[in-house]
Amino acid sequence: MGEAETRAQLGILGCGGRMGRLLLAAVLDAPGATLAGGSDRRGSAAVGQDLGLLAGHAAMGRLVGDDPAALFAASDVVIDFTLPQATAQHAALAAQQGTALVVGTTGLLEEHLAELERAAQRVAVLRAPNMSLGVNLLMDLVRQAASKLDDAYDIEIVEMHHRHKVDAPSGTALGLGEAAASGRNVDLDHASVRVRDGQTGPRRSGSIGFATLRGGDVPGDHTVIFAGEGERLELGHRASSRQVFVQGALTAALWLHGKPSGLYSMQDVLGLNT
Ligand SMILES: NC(=O)C1=CN([C@@H]2O[C@H](COP(=O)(O)OP(=O)(O)OC[C@H]3O[C@@H](n4cnc5c(N)ncnc54)[C@H](OP(=O)(O)O)[C@@H]3O)[C@@H](O)[C@H]2O)C=CC1
Ligand SMILES: O=C(O)C1=N[C@H](C(=O)O)C[C@H](O)C1
Repeated sequence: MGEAETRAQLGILGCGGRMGRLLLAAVLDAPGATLAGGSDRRGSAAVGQDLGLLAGHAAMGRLVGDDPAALFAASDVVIDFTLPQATAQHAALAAQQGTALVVGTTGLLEEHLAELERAAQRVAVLRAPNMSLGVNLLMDLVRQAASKLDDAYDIEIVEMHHRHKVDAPSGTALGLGEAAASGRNVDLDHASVRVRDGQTGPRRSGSIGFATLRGGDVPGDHTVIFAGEGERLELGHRASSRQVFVQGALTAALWLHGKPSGLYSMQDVLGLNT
């Protein structure tokens, strides 16, 4: 088999977005991958633009499309950083076309997650609210700390992101909450306190609190605080560049190429699943 045949054909959905543009550039630079194409929302300003120029490269003479089905047909793996409703539709297309799917989109509700699970019965699907090595390692550390520190240590999760972010708490914060809840052997849906305002009363013992900050150009900061009497343990991660997410997504897509159907996570890619 020639080199061109072994390189994964990668497609980018939401290729006009913050993550999408960086992913186009990363795929164009990746030795193991070929850019199958890029697609965005019908009516988006990105549609019809040159893919190379959008990536900050030389013009390629290939344009951003608005037909996700055609992108799935042309790709081995499609990478999706869009919006929850779009991601759910893309998952159905992945299953129809037999194309693997990497999902970075956050803010997914039960109905969207169910669509990903349905698709994963037919094709390989990887979903990760955060593609960076550091955050995925942090999830393990949080699970471990939560399993050792009982309810005498109150768990609070603080996140800060750029002013353009549209979902809260971040997918990563919720993932860290899941890790803490699993370490404590409790259900996050019951333990979590996502908003505090007014006469809240004292803190409910055993709860896991979330606080959301938005502003400026922050790519993503997360801190998990274990606050006890007389001491506080803080485990955190700060992304200083989106490249950690981009390179993680590219690694995930190359890893997923040729995998059997199923729902995978970044923990699988990084070998952190113990
Ligand atoms: N897992 C991870 O590591 C990371 C996850 N994220 C998540 O990725 C998502 C995207 O983030 P970001 O790139 O900053 O957001 P942007 O808003 O910059 O990009 C989203 C892109 O998706 C496009 N889009 C919207 N609807 C559709 C649709 N129906 N079909 C195709 N494309 C569509 C948008 O087009 P238009 O603007 O024209 O509407 C835009 O180009 C968010 O959920 C974010 O939380 C972000 C970084 C890292
Ligand atoms: O919207 C973003 O930018 C990010 N979103 C992800 C999340 O919601 O956790 C990951 C990262 O922190 C950047």
